[in-house]
Amino acid sequence: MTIKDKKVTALIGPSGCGKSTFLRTLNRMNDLIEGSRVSGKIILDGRNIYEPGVDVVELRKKVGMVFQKPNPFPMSIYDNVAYGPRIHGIKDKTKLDEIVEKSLKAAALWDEVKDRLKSSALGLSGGQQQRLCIARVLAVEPDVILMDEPCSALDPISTMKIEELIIDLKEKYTIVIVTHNMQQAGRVSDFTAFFLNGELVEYGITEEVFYNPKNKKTEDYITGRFG
Ligand SMILES: Nc1ncnc2c1ncn2[C@@H]1O[C@H](COP(=O)(O)OP(=O)(O)OP(=O)(O)O)[C@@H](O)[C@H]1O
Repeated sequence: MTIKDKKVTALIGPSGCGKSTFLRTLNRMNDLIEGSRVSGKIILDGRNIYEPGVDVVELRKKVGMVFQKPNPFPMSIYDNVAYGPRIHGIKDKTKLDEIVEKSLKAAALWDEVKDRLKSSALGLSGGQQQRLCIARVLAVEPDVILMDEPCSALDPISTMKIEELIIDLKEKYTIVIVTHNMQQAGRVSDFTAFFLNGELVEYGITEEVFYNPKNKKTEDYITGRFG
């Protein structure tokens, strides 16, 4: 499967089919699970990310991740966004201010928080927290953003804001999103991959997978016969 640069790819399929597991292979998050085993290759910028000698911290900087439940750190809004750049060695206050502002703007959150950057991130609404988590990923300048059901804990208005944000972000970033919501996959993605029982069944342009699926199992899932 070739994940296209600066496009949104949606991973769909019934519960337990392996969407999240597949997503987590893309930045080696499964390495953190004891006893996990990976075969095959994931090629990013011409190099297999599972090759010996790959710096996993650098890889995860390049391939950022946003989780199902917003998980801001228990610190200020500013410090949440500055966290990654600081870890990567940026100490200059002016530079950090710039990164924080730029990332919050890109995550469509700046106007809502610019007057309370020193307040705790935990005081934000769920939708704002999720956009903060996106800003935190953007602050380390990734190439790829992985999103694991980023809207499943959010209300419809916050969901709409995140979807608009995803569409804006694909100008600069390659996005892979796991979603349970077929309408969401239809609205935000350019490409869709359908998984079933741990296998990739079909992958293609979203409209084709939705309206003209090649595989009978995809058709059955899309038309609601199971899942
Ligand atoms: N290729 C695979 N090889 C071995 N185990 C797998 C594979 N894919 C998934 N699994 C296992 O199947 C279970 C469900 O996988 P996963 O959570 O990725 O599914 P999901 O499609 O994201 O489900 P949900 O939509 O409910 O979040 C996990 O325990 C995972 O370890």
